Amino acid sequence: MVLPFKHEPFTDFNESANREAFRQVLKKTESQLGEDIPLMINGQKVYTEEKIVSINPANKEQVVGKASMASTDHIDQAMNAAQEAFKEWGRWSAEARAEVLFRTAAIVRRKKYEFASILVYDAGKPWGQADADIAEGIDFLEYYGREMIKLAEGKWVEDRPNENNSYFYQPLGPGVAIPPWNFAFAIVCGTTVGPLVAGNTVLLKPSENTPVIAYKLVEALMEAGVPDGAIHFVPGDPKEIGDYLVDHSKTHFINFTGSRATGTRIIERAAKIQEGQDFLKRVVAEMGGKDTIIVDNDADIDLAADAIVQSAFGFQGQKCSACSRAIIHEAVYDEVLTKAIEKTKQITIGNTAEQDFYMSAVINQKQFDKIKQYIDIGKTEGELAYGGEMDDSNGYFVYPTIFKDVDPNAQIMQEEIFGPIVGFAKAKDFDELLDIANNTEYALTGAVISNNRKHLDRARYEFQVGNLYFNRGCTAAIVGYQPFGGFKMSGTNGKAGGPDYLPQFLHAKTVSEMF
Ligand SMILES: NC(=O)c1ccc[n+]([C@@H]2O[C@H](COP(=O)([O-])OP(=O)(O)OC[C@H]3O[C@@H](n4cnc5c(N)ncnc54)[C@H](O)[C@@H]3O)[C@@H](O)[C@H]2O)c1
Ligand SMILES: N[C@@H](CCC=O)C(=O)O
Repeated sequence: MVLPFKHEPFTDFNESANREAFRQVLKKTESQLGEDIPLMINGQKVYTEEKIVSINPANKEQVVGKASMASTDHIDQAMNAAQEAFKEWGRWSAEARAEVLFRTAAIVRRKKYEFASILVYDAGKPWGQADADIAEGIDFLEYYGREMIKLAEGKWVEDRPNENNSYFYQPLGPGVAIPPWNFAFAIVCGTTVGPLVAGNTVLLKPSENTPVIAYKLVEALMEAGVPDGAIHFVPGDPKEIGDYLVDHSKTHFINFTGSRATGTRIIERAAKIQEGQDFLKRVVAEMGGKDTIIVDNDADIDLAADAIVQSAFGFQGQKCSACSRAIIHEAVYDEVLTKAIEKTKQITIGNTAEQDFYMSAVINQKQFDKIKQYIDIGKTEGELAYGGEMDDSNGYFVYPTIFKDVDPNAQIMQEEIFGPIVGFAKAKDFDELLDIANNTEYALTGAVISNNRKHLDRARYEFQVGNLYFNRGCTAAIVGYQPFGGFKMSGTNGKAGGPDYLPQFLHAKTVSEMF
């Protein structure tokens, strides 16, 4: 019997026993760094000459792993095998496929610290964030397994005398999962196992920043019983194989999460029918955010400051959900800003492989340079209220940074920075708070800190975001509780971890039989 879904608990690192245990695992992982990661094509490990070298962003000298790089020939081999394997995997019962996911969840759960420790090295995650990332991956496995079992029953349609009607779902075919690096386990897992449990076969192309942990997922899936041809692992240079994967005439779906620039490119390319293609490609594209917390005049000031600081600086602000705009009622603006600066001063920053700092480094040199440019721009668009320091001598460290009195239309208030920077702006009343919150091209997450029921009710409908939170921060959605995904330029509203996710990778079919 399948028990009801329950979200995977987080580890409490305030407990000294947990801290000590994790420290030991970090040491063990360190002694194993530098591993050669193969491609996985039709159950075969393939090692190539060309490698992606993954480093610890908090210690540039430390090589975490070397991943073989797939060529377009490898993609063809994987795609052919995926098409062949689809004939069988697509006919497995939903229960049998779900079982494989539940077994994978059990394997990952047993190795939770090991997997989380890889995220500390591979992605520069602080301990709690690494643990939550693995927990979310486990949640996707458990949740999508259960959702597929429910969907396999089909949906109720009416019969008439002498006519029996049924409505049910069938998988699409082989397709591609293209996740980002920032939830290097959770989103890799969700974008892969959603379509997989629906009966599709999947080529997983992980981010070039974090291939090591993605390979661990593939190993766990195969150990749990995913057949050889149903899952393929094809890391590589996106400039070389990205378009090729998307354009491929056998690619039935592209399950993408990442930046707006890449997502819109994929949507455009996938619309073109290739020679030999007799179907339309499905694209799920979850993209960036410019997420706002608004604070009302009657708000709990401490709660507001906490929500802003945690949402802006957790995992170095490298979440699509991160708060990068704090729009505050003028009556409480100075108080909220002062409290937020006080709280930011408490933030610790350093290499989380050494100890559990609140923040570590940002992912790479390119991102470090981009954030630097935005800090320079911010200095011309507002007043630097706190932070602004950066140091890339050993790792890519950007200190938490607050700009105040910024025009809501300024560049740093409109463009996704993806780093630990938040801009504060003032509004005269709730109408203006909402207007400013909605004045970006994105619509991903947002939060309202208010004790005014009428204002909360207005925001429920008028604040244009896919994930809206009241009296808390705007990050940390939980699978099954807060289905995640936005609209406008934030994406196709795929709602990961929710009941509408799996049907995006299924055809709905009606069969009508006369007696
Ligand atoms: N909405 C969400 O649920 C969500 C969640 C996490 C991250 N994000 C967004 O992701 C972005 C950060 O991630 P990133 O830097 O990895 O994004 P990115 O767009 O640079 O890369 C995402 C993935 O696309 C691949 N890619 C790059 N070019 C490609 C091409 N031409 N064809 C096919 N694939 C290609 C990359 O290799 C990577 O695997 C941010 O914008 C963030 O907001 C969104
Ligand atoms: N689902 C995550 C964000 C994923 C994007 O980076 C959250 O809710 O914070």
